Amino acid sequence: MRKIVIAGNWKMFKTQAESQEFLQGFLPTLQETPEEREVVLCVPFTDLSALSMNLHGSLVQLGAQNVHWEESGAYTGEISGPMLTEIGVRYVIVGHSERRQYFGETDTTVNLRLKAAQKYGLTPILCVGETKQQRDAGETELLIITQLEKDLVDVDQTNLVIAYEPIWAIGTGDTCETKEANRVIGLIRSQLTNPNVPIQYGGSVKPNNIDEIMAQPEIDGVLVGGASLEAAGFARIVNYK
Ligand SMILES: O=C(CO)COP(=O)(O)O
Repeated sequence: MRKIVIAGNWKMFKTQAESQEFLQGFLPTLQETPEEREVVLCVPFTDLSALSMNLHGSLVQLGAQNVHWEESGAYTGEISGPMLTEIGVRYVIVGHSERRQYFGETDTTVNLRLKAAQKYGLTPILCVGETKQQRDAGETELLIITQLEKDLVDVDQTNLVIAYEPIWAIGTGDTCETKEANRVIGLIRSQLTNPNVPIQYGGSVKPNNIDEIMAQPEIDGVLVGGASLEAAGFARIVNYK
């Protein structure tokens, strides 16, 4: 049985005070949530500690948005696996397209970060996906197969989540057609040695399209940006029908 993982990616949003306010609205809505759904909040580093204390005992797991491959060292601006696990972080997003696009993340560094996350006891959420230009040129399949091939070298597929995030669907309101997302996720699964890796869809997931997305047989969850910032909206997503 594949696990369902519903994750919010807050990106660079919410101060600590704002994150507490979110929790007050969000946590009570989880009473009806089926226990087998894993709910994860991937938040800015400054929100992690306080959220960790407040999430204790709830169904929600804590996630970070980056991890370095070394245990410690002279890497200004980076964060290590032990620093995250010590405060109760369980998941970490690796290889998000915004990191690849704006911060020079490559398949080589993505691979290093994935292995380090696992080494220090975190479950990485690996993001893959094509640009609009690549899709229009018919390169989607090749791009995704290549990303997986490079990113997953020596990565343990028993402790991994993958998110298919077509870049053109991120923050645009332009959701990938659900059948097409299902098809690409099936392709991703066909490249894995472990067929039970949960594979999420990400890109303009909203309360009004979540039911249709989760009805697709290959899709095991979602990675939600903008719509995870608002408690009632994210609650509707987590409690999809
Ligand atoms: O990048 C995303 C999640 O990682 C998706 O963002 P949006 O849900 O805002 O499109």
